[in-house]
Amino acid sequence: MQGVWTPDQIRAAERSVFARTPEPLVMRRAAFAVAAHSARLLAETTGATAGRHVTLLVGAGNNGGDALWAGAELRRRGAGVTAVLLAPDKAHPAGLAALRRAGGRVVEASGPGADTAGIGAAATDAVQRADLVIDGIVGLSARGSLRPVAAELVARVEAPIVAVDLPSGVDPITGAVDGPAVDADLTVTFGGRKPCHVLGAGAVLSGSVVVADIGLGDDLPEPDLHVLEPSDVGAGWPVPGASDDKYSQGVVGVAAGSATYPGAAVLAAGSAVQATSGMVRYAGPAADVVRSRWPEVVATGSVADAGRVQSWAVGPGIGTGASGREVLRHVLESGRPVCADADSITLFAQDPTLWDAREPDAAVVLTPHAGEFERLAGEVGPDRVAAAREVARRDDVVLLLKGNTTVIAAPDGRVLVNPSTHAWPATAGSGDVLTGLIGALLATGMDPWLACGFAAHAHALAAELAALGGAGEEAGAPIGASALLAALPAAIRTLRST
Ligand SMILES: NC(=O)C1=CN([C@@H]2O[C@H](COP(=O)(O)OP(=O)(O)OC[C@H]3O[C@@H](n4cnc5c(N)ncnc54)[C@H](OP(=O)(O)O)[C@@H]3O)[C@@H](O)[C@H]2O)[C@@H](O)CC1
Ligand SMILES: [K+]
Repeated sequence: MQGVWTPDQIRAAERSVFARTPEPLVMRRAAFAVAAHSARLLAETTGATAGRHVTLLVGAGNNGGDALWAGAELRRRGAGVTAVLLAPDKAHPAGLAALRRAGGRVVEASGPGADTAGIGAAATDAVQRADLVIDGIVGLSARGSLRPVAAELVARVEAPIVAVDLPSGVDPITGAVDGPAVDADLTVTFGGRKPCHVLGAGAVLSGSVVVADIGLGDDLPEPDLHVLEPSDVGAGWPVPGASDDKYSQGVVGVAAGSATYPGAAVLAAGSAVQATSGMVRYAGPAADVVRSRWPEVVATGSVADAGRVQSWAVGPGIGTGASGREVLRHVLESGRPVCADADSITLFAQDPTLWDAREPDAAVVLTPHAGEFERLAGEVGPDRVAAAREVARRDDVVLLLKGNTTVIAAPDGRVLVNPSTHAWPATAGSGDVLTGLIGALLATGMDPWLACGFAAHAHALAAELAALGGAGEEAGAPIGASALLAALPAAIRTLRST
């Protein structure tokens, strides 16, 4: 599992490091890493570092300082380096001196010959003939999107961009973007990932993220967020052991769908069947359809007749009327862990007294999309982590907030983030598949917070595999939830072999 630290946590760790290591040395470690990764990228894209041209976009603080020191190092490796200063009076003095000593060129963004956008001729030239651009406009102290001159310069870049610490214009804490921002090929960050590398638009605009060690290690506290690695999911995915039988691996009950709309039942039950090797019971008006599609499911007409289960997956397609409410009440009273999705969430929002049916020690997982979240607790807002955390605490639930980045908050404040590099799961019925997956994992006794993380991973990978149609393909085709469902075994296999 990877950690993610807030800017405040990183700054506090840096202060401890400065007590024993001089700040310039720490900065130079950071800059050296930026230079080394830039040189590697230059070699990959142009075949060399020496003789290539690197342009630094340099803002008012230490982020610009890192870029300037990195430029000095790239000069030593034979590259031509030009620094474009966006705030000439505030450019990091020691970094600037180092670049000049190394033979780098320095120009002002709004220098002589400025065009109608306020960009000087030398700055335009430096940006246009660059083989690589290093973004040192702003880092951890960023507020808001790129300012106009920076935005205009960035818009003129055609070369690959290496972002120092984070892509400028992205909010460091939320990853949100409300205007122009750098779209980096590579981000070199220091000490640990920051939220903007895994959340929202920032997760995409960061490109590949590498974490450089600048000696913060022992001074970092518990991470604010966690990201599961595919290997964590693969290693922990429940598979039958030598002494297991169908009951010992957990029985999940699925309460979903209706006679008129049996699709949600088929998808949620099918996903539970494929997630684990235990047993799946279905309870509801779509029993015949489920049975004919998934003969291994033990299907009954109502939750009261379902038999013993170790968890429930409830909600998709049960409706928001009296019968849906009774189904939800019944599974909450069972004292088993419950994954409540779709109509269940609307039911909780309409009638908070449903919470009274819950056994205090049984975990409840809620899996809203933004619209369902709004019914529960108002608009999500730009800080999706804070929003999910608040409701998880308030309602004592594990809250999985769907979206391009899935955020999973536990009642004790732990947060898992599942950044997505593609949007293939955005298809009707996809949520029903996720509900079945989470329910099946809950039945194995897995920690509900982790169960959500595992399910979100397998779900995203299954969608990707289905869309790509096989390993090695690059261009995908749109898929439906049935294709996603069919790709689940391949996704689990892939995760288990990482
Ligand atoms: N701490 C350490 O030891 C280490 C830190 N390191 C490095 O330092 C970086 C943090 O540096 P930092 O704190 O000096 O601020 P930084 O992010 O460069 O911003 C500078 C100024 O920019 C401005 N500004 C704000 N928003 C803006 C926007 N949207 N667009 C344009 N400008 C904007 C705002 O000034 P303003 O113009 O508002 O007065 C702000 O004060 C960190 O990311 C890492 O790279 C590493 O070397 C490792 C050791
Ligand atoms: K930056």
